[in-house]
Amino acid sequence: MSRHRAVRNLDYDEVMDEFEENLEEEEENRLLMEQGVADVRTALGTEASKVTKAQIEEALWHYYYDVDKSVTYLTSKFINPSKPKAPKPATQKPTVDTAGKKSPAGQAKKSKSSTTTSVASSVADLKIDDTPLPKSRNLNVLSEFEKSIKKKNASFVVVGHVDAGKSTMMGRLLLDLNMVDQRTVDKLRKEAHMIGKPSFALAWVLDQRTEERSRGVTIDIATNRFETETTAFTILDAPGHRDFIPNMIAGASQADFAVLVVDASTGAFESGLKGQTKEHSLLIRSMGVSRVIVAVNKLDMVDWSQERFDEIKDQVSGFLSATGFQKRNIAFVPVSGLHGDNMVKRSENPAVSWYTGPTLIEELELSEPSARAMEKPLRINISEVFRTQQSQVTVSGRVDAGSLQMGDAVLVQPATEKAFIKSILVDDAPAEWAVAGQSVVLHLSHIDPMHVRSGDIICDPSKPIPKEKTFALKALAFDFLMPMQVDVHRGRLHAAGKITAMPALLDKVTGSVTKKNPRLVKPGQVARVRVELDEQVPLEAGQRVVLRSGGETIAAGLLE
Ligand SMILES: Nc1nc2c(ncn2[C@@H]2O[C@H](COP(=O)(O)OP(=O)(O)OP(=O)(O)O)[C@@H](O)[C@H]2O)c(=O)[nH]1
Repeated sequence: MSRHRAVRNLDYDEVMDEFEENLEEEEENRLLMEQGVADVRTALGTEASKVTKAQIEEALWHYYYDVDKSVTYLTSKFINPSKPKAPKPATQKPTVDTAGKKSPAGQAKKSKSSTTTSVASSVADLKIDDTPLPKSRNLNVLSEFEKSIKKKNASFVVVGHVDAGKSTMMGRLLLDLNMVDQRTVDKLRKEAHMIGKPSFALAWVLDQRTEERSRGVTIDIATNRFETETTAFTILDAPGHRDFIPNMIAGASQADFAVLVVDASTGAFESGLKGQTKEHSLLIRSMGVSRVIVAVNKLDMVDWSQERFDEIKDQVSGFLSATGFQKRNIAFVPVSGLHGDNMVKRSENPAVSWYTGPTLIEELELSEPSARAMEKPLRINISEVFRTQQSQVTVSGRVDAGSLQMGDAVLVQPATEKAFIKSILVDDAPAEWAVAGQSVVLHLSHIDPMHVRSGDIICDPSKPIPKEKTFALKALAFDFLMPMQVDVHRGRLHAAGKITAMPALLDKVTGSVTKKNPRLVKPGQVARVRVELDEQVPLEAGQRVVLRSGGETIAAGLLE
């Protein structure tokens, strides 16, 4: 019966529109690919016979149809490969565990908890990759990184209530910093006009780029990049809708700081404060973000009223301080994302003359990135596992701590299986090494795909991350907490468990114990809680974890 109801509730036109849009997009991609293959073949000339159509297509897909990049890649990979002296491949491929014990080929140890990924199941019958490894150059990665830094790198997550204007604001930033060309914007304006939503053109700038990225290499959440003279920024895009809270958590757990967008228009600010403005602020704080820039947006809709700005500033700063943000780490900028006032350029509107502080971009530049944990043991949080031509086990994820280089041996937890890093991509480009803070794609060798799942951790084999069944969390409660069943989320990892004890209520700012063994923790309170999991998962102090129940986020915090 409920199925019938669901069918009746479907908006047929909407479904058909979406279907047709998908078809159009597919057709567009097919044409782009056909044209790309022809262009690459022309550019390669007589050498074109040395690469297959599939190899060209994969390169084009990977480089978003960029012909030059694809040609460079194909040339270096298949036409003129530099031939490093490769170590002799093992005659019989062994799997190696941490203790150095080997098992014969084809008998890789099964991880107990193998709910395998789609990739793993589709390639379960494949042989373990045993192609020889490129010889590691044994680089001093940290000094290579120092040499390579030209600009400060900082990433921020954009949060706020649905429709507060987050995408429009980021589209405006990209446009005013010349990161998108006027032609693209004009095209989007025309399209937006045609469907009667002219105000959405700027938001589409961001969404279009986002789509482009997520189609290629999947990382935790969609990202966009832009640069100023001093800083290379990464925007971690977090949709405002409450269904996307898990994405928001993934974004916040990677961010150096946050931009909180609030809608200043009449009534919108008030409903936003009750909605995601509050939930997002609590979340980013409990995910360890300590600096927040509040963009008070759509002030054009209230005639740039200073009174309205001050009222919002008072309320939001009171609320943010109570959440644990220090006053000196909160900044407010009155802006209009749609019209561009105080975004990159200072507003020339006389109605805004009362504001003389920094523009949004100046505030962004003032933010210092949080220290990268480069000296710590290697930890890479796997977001996706997939198969490419380079490797049957290709993973994407973020380097949370430490550094790595081609040829390194690594350990995958919880399977406790060793693998080797065959090659690395950093921000989509081939690289010899990577460090904490970077998003990477790794081609692994000498490991069976069944041992690698999204949510797993790649770590240093000499300092592996422990596997735990219980942990203590300093948690900020969003709902009532008591001994209860919970879902534990850490990045892409989800595990079932239960709160078994709540030893203390803590002061939100200082962290000191205010009450022992509370029977109930109320929303907004911070408490130490103990959680027992149904299975062992790789966990260690300092990780950011979220507890959910019945599809709702009920608490988030740092592992102790
Ligand atoms: N007047 C005015 N309208 C704005 C401004 N910024 C955004 N808008 C409008 O607000 C609406 C929502 O903007 P979006 O950028 O899609 O909002 P969002 O926060 O990204 O929305 P979600 O991704 O759904 O959470 C659009 O119609 C925008 O044109 C502004 O500064 N002034």
